[in-house]
Amino acid sequence: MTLKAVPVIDISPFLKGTPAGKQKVAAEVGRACRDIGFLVITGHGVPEALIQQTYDTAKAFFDLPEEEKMKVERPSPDQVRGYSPLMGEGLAYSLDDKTPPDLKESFSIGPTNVPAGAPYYTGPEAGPHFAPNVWPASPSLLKPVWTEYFHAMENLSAQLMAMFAMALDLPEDFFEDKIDKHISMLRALNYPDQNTPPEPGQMRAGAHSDYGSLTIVRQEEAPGGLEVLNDDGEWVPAKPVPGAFVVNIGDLMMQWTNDTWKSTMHRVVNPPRDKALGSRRISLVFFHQPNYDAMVTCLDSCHDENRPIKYAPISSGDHLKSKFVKQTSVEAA
Ligand SMILES: O=C(O)CCC(=O)C(=O)O
Ligand SMILES: [Fe+2]
Repeated sequence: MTLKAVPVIDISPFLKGTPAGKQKVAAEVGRACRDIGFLVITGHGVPEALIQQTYDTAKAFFDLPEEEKMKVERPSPDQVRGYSPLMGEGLAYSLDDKTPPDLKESFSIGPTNVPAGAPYYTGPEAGPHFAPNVWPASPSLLKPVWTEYFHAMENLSAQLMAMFAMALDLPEDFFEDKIDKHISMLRALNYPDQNTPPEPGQMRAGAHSDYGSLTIVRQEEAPGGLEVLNDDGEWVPAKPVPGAFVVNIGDLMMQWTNDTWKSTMHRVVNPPRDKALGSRRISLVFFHQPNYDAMVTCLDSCHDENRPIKYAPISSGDHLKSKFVKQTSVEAA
């Protein structure tokens, strides 16, 4: 089915935990994952005050002078922590599409309560996945607020993964041991006003799919927003719904389900020129990524003689590393 809009789903019956409520929500979520790979969730239980504070601290950080922000610059291409300046990356590069770099800057954190000295987290196998966070001195509230928001997103992701499991006729806890040491990332994106027209082919964020299991986005209403590619090759706007989150499937969920579910292409378009001033937009994006050693292998229910397995098994960590290095290859553009 070709959708013209992203479905809105109230997930509160799932969170309340009655068997009928859970089944109903899981079925709706499963349909959205199959049909378009995107959904908007309401009734998610994350306090609005926490969302607002996370937004406010991100905005205060982006409003600092550039030299202040550069004090917490991303340490290396594969270590996604701290600040990436305007035009520091291009999401389309993850698909080897050479367009000019994205018109956005970002600030990112990874897991916050990493056990000290445990080899799983600090040994060579861990690579950059549990690298320490890089916190700015100002705004001082950013660290405690972002730490709390990261945990809220971690819990919501675990609930969504339980919905996914039910929707795929798996035991509800199927993904639990694959995400209990997850390597997710929380990232604020600042898309500034566009004082000068973008270059040909340049966007706020070039067309891409996300890399992990799922992504949870808190959007802001502004000209020049998120668009999603449907089955007919049309770009459908994913309009912000107040108080709601946009959730989308990432590449690993698509590989787990052998393309039964879609890791849908999306992009963030430029504002029209007559609305380019005053079009600033900040998104809060949580990229949920399973444990680095979780193997993503086609689920039994997703292949048979008519549906051969399309993807070789890959670990979550290896898949992520290959994408990050590409997305920062700006000089190659
Ligand atoms: O800003 C948004 O709405 C989405 C950004 C996005 O798709 C991404 O960073 O992967
Ligand atoms: Fe994305």
